[in-house]
Amino acid sequence: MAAFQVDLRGMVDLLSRNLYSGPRVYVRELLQNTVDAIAARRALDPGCPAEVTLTVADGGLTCHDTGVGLTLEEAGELLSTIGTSSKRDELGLARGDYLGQFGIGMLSCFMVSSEILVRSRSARAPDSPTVTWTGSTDGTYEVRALDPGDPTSLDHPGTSVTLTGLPGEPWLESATVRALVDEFGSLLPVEVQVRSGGGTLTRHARQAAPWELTRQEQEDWCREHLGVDPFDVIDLKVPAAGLRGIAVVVTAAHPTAGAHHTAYVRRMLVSRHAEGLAPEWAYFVRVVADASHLRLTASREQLVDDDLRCHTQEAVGQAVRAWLERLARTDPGGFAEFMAAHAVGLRSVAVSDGAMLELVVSYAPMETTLGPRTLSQLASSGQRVRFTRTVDQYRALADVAAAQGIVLVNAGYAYEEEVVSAFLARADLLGARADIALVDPGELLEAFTPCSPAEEAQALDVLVLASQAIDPQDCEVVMRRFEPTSLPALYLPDPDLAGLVAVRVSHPAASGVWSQVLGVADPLAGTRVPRLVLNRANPLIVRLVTAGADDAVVVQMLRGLYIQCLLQGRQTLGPRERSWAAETLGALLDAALPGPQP
Ligand SMILES: Nc1ncnc2c1ncn2[C@@H]1O[C@H](COP(=O)(O)OP(=O)(O)OP(=O)(O)O)[C@@H](O)[C@H]1O
Repeated sequence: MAAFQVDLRGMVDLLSRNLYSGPRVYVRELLQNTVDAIAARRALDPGCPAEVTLTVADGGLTCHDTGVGLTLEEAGELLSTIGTSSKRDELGLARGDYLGQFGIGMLSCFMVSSEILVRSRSARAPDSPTVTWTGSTDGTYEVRALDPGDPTSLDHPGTSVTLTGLPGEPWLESATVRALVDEFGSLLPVEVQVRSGGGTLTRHARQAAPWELTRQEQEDWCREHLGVDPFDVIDLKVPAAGLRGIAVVVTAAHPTAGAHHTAYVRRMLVSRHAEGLAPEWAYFVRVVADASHLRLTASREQLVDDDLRCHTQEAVGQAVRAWLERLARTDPGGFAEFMAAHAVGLRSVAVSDGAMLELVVSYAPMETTLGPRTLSQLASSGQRVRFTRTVDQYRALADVAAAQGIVLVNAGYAYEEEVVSAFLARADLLGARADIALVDPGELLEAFTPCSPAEEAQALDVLVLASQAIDPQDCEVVMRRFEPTSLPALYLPDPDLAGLVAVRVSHPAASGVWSQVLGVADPLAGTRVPRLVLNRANPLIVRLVTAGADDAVVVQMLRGLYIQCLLQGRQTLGPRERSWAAETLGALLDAALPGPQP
């Protein structure tokens, strides 16, 4: 039977273009093999040296470790066979104490070097000679044992991997190598040195992880490494995933910004853009954690999306949720500050995420006529609660609704109406006492005190004139008594304020078009006519109905009140309303000027 042939050049291209994010990962793969080799040697000899030295010289790089080393047979088998790893158990499963598992990592070195030279001496067989393995991108390799007296033999167990860079290969320059060692290996538990020309030696790794620092140090770490000023830092522990870490709460974050979690596995950096470590709703935290039991994809740059990762995500979500609840309970000022930064984002998530909805309705206050209140508070109060769809509608109705004993809620800001609707759909959160609905002008009108028959009779002429002054199809003028008495008139549009703007501006043009042309019902037909409610308890209206003014003055005044109400409610004025506005202003100015008209 014939065996597969592997085109190594093609494999390397595949790795560099499709698997790894770039050639830089070769340093991670080298470091990872050194750490694994030292771990394997420690199992034999717990007191063995744990040192890694990277030497940059003559355009190349040698990475030496004091790890377990390789025998001639092992070098032949493990280095020459793509996909073979010493780090899997008899069943072929990844062993928990090693970083590697796929048997392809070494190939990444071919992204920066046309040749890899490995010199190794095994700690398992101390008397065995140094072996060399040379592999080339043309797919050839050579393994041999050095003579005992060979000057390039290693004196002690360990492995040296030498990469010969092409002239000017930037990935093998000393500054780059140092930066990459810091990037991937700063937390590694072994001594890592980088030497370069002129004898410069720098020490790397063995840094304390952010979760091992004091709170003040953590904040400094976040500024230096994440470039953020943390709002708070949450400690994370998920034993099942072997996870230790922190969730950094940031104020400048957006739900759609994507994951910015930093993941380490066995203290080696996996990714600064790891996905799935926190639930989507917790978009305002950046997790920085080491999770030794989480599985990595072959690129070792992402976490495998398995049950353990899901469990980890849930546990992180619980920790963030507990933090948010604690903040709301124990630090109202801090919570208000957090909400000010994230109100829109949290609401946008709450619309489709039940867990976030619970938090938002329990802790995020809305603007109401009672002052800031959460939806949960409003629902459990048993009071009559009505919400508006726009800020303008809230402003127009707030005083009047409050005076009638109705709690008005402003749901006019981004995602507020959607959150209220989602809340109303959750019977479990709502409770039995809740009386929350969209504000209904008809209901408000019913709450007003009707005028006495005598007052009705007195106002009859004015109301008849009103139906001539303002087209009853656009607005019906009625009279009631209501608080506050300082308000002469109130415009009560359909709850869908925007819909009514469309009606008034476009109704003449649109009338009948839908049914005639499209054969469908007029979508505007179902909208209720808005009402202008004159307040009989207001002194100006009392004068209007009792003073017996000229019809022209009454018409002018009614149109003036109508325009004023429309403007207060930020309604768009149609051409007719605009000309009334100009007439009213002109009449006022005219009346104010002394002397007869020319
Ligand atoms: N520095 C080293 N010391 C000892 N053995 C090594 C060293 N580097 C590589 N090896 C051996 O070569 C094998 C292949 O290494 P390679 O980096 O290609 O894959 P891996 O580390 O096993 O898995 P992965 O692809 O997940 O990194 C390793 O399993 C190990 O047995």
